[in-house]
Amino acid sequence: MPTGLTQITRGELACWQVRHRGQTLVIAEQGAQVLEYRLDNEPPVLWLSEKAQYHHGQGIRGGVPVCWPWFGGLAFNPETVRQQYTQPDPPAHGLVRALPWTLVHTRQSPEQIELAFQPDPDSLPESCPAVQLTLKIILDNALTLSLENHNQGEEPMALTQALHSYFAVSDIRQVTLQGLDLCPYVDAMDNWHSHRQSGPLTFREETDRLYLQLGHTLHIDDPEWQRRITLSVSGSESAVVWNPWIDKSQRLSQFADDAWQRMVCIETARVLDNALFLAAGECHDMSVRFVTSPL
Ligand SMILES: O=P(O)(O)OC[C@H]1O[C@@H](O)[C@H](O)[C@@H](O)[C@@H]1O
Repeated sequence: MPTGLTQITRGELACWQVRHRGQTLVIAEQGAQVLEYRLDNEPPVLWLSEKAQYHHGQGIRGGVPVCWPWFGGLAFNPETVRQQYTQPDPPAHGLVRALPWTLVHTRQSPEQIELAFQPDPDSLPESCPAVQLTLKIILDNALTLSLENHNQGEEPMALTQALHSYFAVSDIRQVTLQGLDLCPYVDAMDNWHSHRQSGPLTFREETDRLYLQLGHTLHIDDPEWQRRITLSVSGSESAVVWNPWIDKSQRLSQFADDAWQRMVCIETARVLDNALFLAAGECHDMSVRFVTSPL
């Protein structure tokens, strides 16, 4: 086992803790959900709810849940994705975020630690596509998450997905999100109508948007913490931006009434027109790297 890697538990859940170059990472095996990522002497990069619950078979509020093979409500997905699933009451955000996953390999060099997780084949519902899903987690002097799809079936597959990343911020009302200018988005708060972003995004109300045609870089600028978090993305041109604001916070599970002030979700994704189509045998990687710098 690599040095710096230890097994811990959170509530009912087996987790891995990684220490490397002044950084701490905690990953729940369930869902391969990154729960914590922090650099020594800095506020956490990822937000994890103080009300998070660690139960078998239940998603955890915070960190980076994996949404797959559909994002959000199945009914809001492209027809090519919807038609592949016929189950009644399909869960939001797909099938794997609360399933058991296994650490299938680790690699270590002086520069980095790499962990790879895959969902346990026995726990996958029959409706899951014949796609091998792997989450690679690489910690060097920053954190990179890479979601790999390999279509092992004989049919082409369509899916949507997201690395549903919850970031910690000092105060959402002060935060600016850069990198969206002129990008089209679909606004779930405006009956799923299409709009186009003008300039940076600030937060003044409940926000739930699916951005398309994005470039490779987004910045979360946090003046109070004097911190910029840069997201460097490949294999994705869409992202979901979400903050529940005041009223929805009161309805969310594992979420304090005032927690909306301290978090924002910027979810590297393949959604809507940016859904992923995989021919038989085809592989695809979507990855995002989180780097912090002084603002
Ligand atoms: O409560 P859940 O299933 O974890 O979802 C949280 C949120 O996830 C976001 O990605 C969606 O855009 C929101 O609409 C949703 O409320």
